Amino acid sequence: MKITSAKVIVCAPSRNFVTLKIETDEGLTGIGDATLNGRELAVASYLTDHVIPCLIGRDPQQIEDIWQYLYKGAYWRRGPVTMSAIAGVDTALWDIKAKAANMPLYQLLGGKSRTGVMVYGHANGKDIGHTVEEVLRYKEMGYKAIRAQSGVPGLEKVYGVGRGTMFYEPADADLPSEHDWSTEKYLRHTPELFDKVRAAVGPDIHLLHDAHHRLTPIEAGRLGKDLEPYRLFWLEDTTPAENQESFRLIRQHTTTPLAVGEIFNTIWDCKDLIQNQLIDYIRATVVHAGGITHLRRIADFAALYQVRTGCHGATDLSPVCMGAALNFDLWVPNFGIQEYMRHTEETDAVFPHAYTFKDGYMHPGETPGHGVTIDETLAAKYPYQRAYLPVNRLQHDGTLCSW
Ligand SMILES: O=C(O)C(=O)C[C@H](O)[C@H](O)CO
Ligand SMILES: [Mg+2]
Repeated sequence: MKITSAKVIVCAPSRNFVTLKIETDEGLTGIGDATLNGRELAVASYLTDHVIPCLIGRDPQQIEDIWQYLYKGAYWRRGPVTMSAIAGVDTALWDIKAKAANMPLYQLLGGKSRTGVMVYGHANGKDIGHTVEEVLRYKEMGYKAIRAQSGVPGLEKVYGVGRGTMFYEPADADLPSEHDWSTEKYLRHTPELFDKVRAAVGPDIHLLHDAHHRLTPIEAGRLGKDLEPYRLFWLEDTTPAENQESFRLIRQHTTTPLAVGEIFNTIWDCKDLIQNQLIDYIRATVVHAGGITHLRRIADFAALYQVRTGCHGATDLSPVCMGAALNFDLWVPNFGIQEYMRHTEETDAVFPHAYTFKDGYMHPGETPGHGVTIDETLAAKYPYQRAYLPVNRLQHDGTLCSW
C-alpha cells in the first residue's frame, strides 16, 4: 500500500479544528486530529509545508517507522506544534490500518479490557448553589464521575465557568480576553464548594476538580489537604509541571490523588512524575502527545508505577481525537477515566462518529478504524476564525500569571 495524497482541513463548526486526511492507492483513507487550541494554523503549516511532502509514496502500514522518521528526522524534537502534527499523521495511519484489517481500532490494539469507558462530565456554576444544581443534573444524566468548577466571589471570570452550561468554550475572542485572579479567594472558596457538592451528591459519585496551573506547590498541598474529607477522584493541574520535581512537595502534604499532563507532549514531560510516583493519573492525550503510538508508550511506562490514564477530552480536542482516545481507553490496561466535554451539534454534524454515551460510560463503536469521519462539504461552510485562550492577571496588581 502507498500514500498517494494527504491534505489538511481547517474548519470552525463552533470552534476551530485541524484535521489531516491521508489517502492511499488502495482506496483506504484515514483521518487524524491535529488541533492545537489558539495556534491551529502553525500546525496546519507544519503539516502542509513540511510533513505531507515526506509522506507521499510511503507505506502507511509502517506506522512505527513513519513516527520515528517524523520525530527523529526533523532533528528538532518535541514541542506542541511538532507533536500535534505527528499525532495527526499517526492517528490517520492507525485509522487506515484498522480499516485494512476490517476491525475497530481497539481490536487491533489488543482487544477490549473493559465493557465501557467511564467518563467525567463538566458541571460548572456561577456560584456554589448553581454548581450543586449542575452536579445533580449531571448525576441525573447518568454520569458516574463529575468535575465541579464554580465562580469565586470577588473574581469576575474564572476558568471552567462559561456562558452556557453544556458547551463551555474558553477560546472566546480574536485577541486574548483577560481574567482576574486571587489565590486567596480561590483557596477560601473551593473547600466550601466541595463540602456542599459532596453533601448533595452523596458518597458514590466520583468528584474531580481542575486548579488549572494556578497554585504554587505549597498552596497546592494545602488545597489537597483541605479537600481530603470530600474524597476527590482527582485534583488536576494544581501547579505548572515544567519542574516535575515540584510535585514532591505537594505529595508530602496530601493524600488527594493528583492528575496532570494535558499540555504534555512526550514521555519526557512526565518521566520523573511517573517514576517517582508523584502523580496518580496522567492526562496526556492522543492529539497533543504524538498519537496512539506515543500515548501507548507513556501508558505502558505509567503502568509500571501504578499510574493510570485520564486522557484530556475538552472541546478543543476534535471528535476525531475522541474516537481514537475511546478506542485506546477501551484497550489500555491501566485505564483510569476519560474526560468528556460534549461537542456542539454543528461539530458533531461535521464529524459523524460511531462512539456513544450511556449511563456514564462511552463506547467507541464497532466501525472499522477509529470510527470517526469528516463531512468535507459541510466543513467547508465553517471557515477558520481566529480565537485565543484567555490570559490571567493577579487582581491586586495586574501581574500576568498562569491561566
Ligand atoms: O479540560 C480540561 O481539563 C482543561 O483544562 C481544558 C483546557 O483549558 C483547554 O483544553 C485548553 O485548550
Ligand atoms: Mg485541565
